Amino acid sequence: MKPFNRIALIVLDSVGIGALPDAASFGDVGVHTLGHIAETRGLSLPNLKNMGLSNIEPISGIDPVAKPLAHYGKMAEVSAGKDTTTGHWELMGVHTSTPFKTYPQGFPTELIQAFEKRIQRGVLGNKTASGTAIIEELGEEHMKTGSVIVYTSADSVFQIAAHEEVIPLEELYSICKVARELTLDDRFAVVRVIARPFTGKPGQFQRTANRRDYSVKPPQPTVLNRLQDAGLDAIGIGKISDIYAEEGITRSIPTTSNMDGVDQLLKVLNESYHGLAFINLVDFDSKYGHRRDPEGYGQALEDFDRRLPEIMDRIREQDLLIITADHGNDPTYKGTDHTREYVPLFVWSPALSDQGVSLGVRSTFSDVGATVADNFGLQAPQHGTSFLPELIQK
Ligand SMILES: O=P(O)(O)O[C@H]1O[C@H](CO)[C@@H](O)[C@H]1O
Ligand SMILES: [Mn+2]
Ligand SMILES: [Mn+2]
Repeated sequence: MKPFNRIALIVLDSVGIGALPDAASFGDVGVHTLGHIAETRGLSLPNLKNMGLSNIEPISGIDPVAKPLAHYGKMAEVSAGKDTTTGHWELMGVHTSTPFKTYPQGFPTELIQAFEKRIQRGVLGNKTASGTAIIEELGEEHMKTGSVIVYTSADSVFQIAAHEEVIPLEELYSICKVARELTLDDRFAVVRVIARPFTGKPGQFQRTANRRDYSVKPPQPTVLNRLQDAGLDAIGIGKISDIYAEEGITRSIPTTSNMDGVDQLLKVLNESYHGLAFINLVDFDSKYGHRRDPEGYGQALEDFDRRLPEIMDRIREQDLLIITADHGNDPTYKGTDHTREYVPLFVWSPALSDQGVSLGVRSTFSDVGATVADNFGLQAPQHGTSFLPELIQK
């Protein structure tokens, strides 16, 4: 098969497709992000349906199709985690075998004191919380005192929330860099520091799109580094660049929402790049999954589905489109955290047969990275099997 010139890789953040065999050890029993949203409020996804959504796995109210447009399957995560970083790194060939450090009881006093001293402000919170709930709880006190709100979750994250009119964005980002520096220390080893700015009045606080993530670097080179080293494009759209700590990213385009993300992707597809355009659509996860809002999640899925024909229109004969996810976040499940799930896999190109075939159950997300490497003739990542040979051409 002739290599594709361009690959567009879309990660629908948290759009899982059913519990992995080891889900119970993550506290997740019977989880199914797509399936449970469909059962709760119905899902109208005509374009994903035609790609073969229910051919992967029957989703309530969506029929399997006789001739799926895409090659389809689902992928298991082998890494010891269900967070965004772990999922994305695995997609690009790096497995995380030791779970990242988490802080269910809050961060050690020693760390918080060192942080307060450096930023010359106090800390409120320092506990596990949902981001929207903690600004409701502590936002007013933050506005009065100027202390920052620090919180964490089931993930290895040090999140810092501040009102944009109390702490200007640039100062918040500097504060995050201090936290980043302090938590690189092996004793604390936090994967991501996240700026969580918000606006509005007490009782009506709103988080803004000025979130910023400061991640540790992947422990080994990913397929993105290989692309960059080979002089190819590795364009990150949305928070992709943050997730890989800029490693291997040749250009980064920020986004403000899922729909803005789609717009940015369309722009990139209109240009002539050679390599990978890699986009993360985070609203599914941050606005609806963690908020346990199946209605909003369902609408966001329908909104994406409606844009799919525009994306497919711009995928040329020499291009390959891959759609997948990074973990689950079943909005009908207890708690507010991610869920350990399979992720769907759709692979489509005008160069491929109109009748997609099953790519089966892939044993690691790294099959995506292996495919990208295979296509561009790059050194294969340590993990993953390219599905290129399984794609049937027209
Ligand atoms: O509740 P919010 O602030 O959205 O936080 C969520 O976002 C974090 C980063 O993706 C996750 O670890 C989860 O805690
Ligand atoms: Mn994610
Ligand atoms: Mn999340």
